[in-house]
Amino acid sequence: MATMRDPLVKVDHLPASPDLLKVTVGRLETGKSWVVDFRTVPHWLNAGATQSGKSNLANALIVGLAPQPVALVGFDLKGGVEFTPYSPRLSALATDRTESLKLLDDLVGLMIDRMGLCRQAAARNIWQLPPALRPVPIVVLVDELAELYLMADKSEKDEIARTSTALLRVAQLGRAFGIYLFCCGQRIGSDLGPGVTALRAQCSGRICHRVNDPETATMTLGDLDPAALASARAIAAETPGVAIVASQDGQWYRARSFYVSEHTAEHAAKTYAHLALPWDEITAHLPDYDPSELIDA
Ligand SMILES: Nc1ncnc2c1ncn2[C@@H]1O[C@H](COP(=O)(O)OP(=O)(O)OP(=O)(O)O)[C@@H](O)[C@H]1O
Repeated sequence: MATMRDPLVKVDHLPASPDLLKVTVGRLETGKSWVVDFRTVPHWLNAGATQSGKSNLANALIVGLAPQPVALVGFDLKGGVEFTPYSPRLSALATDRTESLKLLDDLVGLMIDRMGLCRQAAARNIWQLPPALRPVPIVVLVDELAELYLMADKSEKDEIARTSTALLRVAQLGRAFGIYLFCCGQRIGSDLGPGVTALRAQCSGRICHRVNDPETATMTLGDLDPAALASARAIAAETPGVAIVASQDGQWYRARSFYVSEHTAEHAAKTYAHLALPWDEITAHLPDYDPSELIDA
């Protein structure tokens, strides 16, 4: 084992900080920390009934990620009421379907661009690129996932199909190219369409707070250990923030998030507003493209 710095090891190939994209959001029942680590588990589903603690967890992530050199973007189709207070630290926020589609097209465009960058540098992912070339990691927070899939009338059918395809594409390729999803929702049922089921398959991080409908618990945890499902359904209404957490190690845990108020998250968003890269800057070098070509690619 080398004990001295090898002069041939270039400093600009050193790995990123081991704490990058990691947030301790609470405590597991075992007493250990509950850590959301996007570099290990890139995409997450965070399900729960109203008042179960979903937003509190999103607040904890905002507070943990705000000081880090990462871009945060939000999808909040409930008119932006949840995420607008955090907009000082967000690089982009979509609050309606048209904005969502535009933002998703940009994310797919960035991914294709990063793919080309990695190919040229013979790197398998952005973490193998020299830091000077490495694009900023992007964490995508989705507030109410169902809103992206719900159709008010038939005229929205095409838009929803494009949204669903683009989101799935980001989930399929995002890990390698530094784009990570954290999708919250009250209802994550198959009634929302096959796009949701396919997205679920890409999200190895699962968090199930108290839920009202058994199907959401089944969608969130059901392809894991059935005992996890039973445990999720036993979560009491008096303990918001309690959740069943599962990730790729195949284990599941009962956990509780730390209480993080909206005020605290808003304060963090303002304090670290200077770290919010403008979206125009992140996407400035993207060529004009037809997003549907990228999505079908
Ligand atoms: N870990 C926690 N410890 C203590 N209180 C918590 C915790 N998580 C959430 N709460 C409290 O429980 C209530 C509901 O939490 P939260 O707003 O996060 O739920 P939600 O699932 O996002 O609800 P909605 O879908 O209605 O927005 C809030 O008053 C919140 O402060």
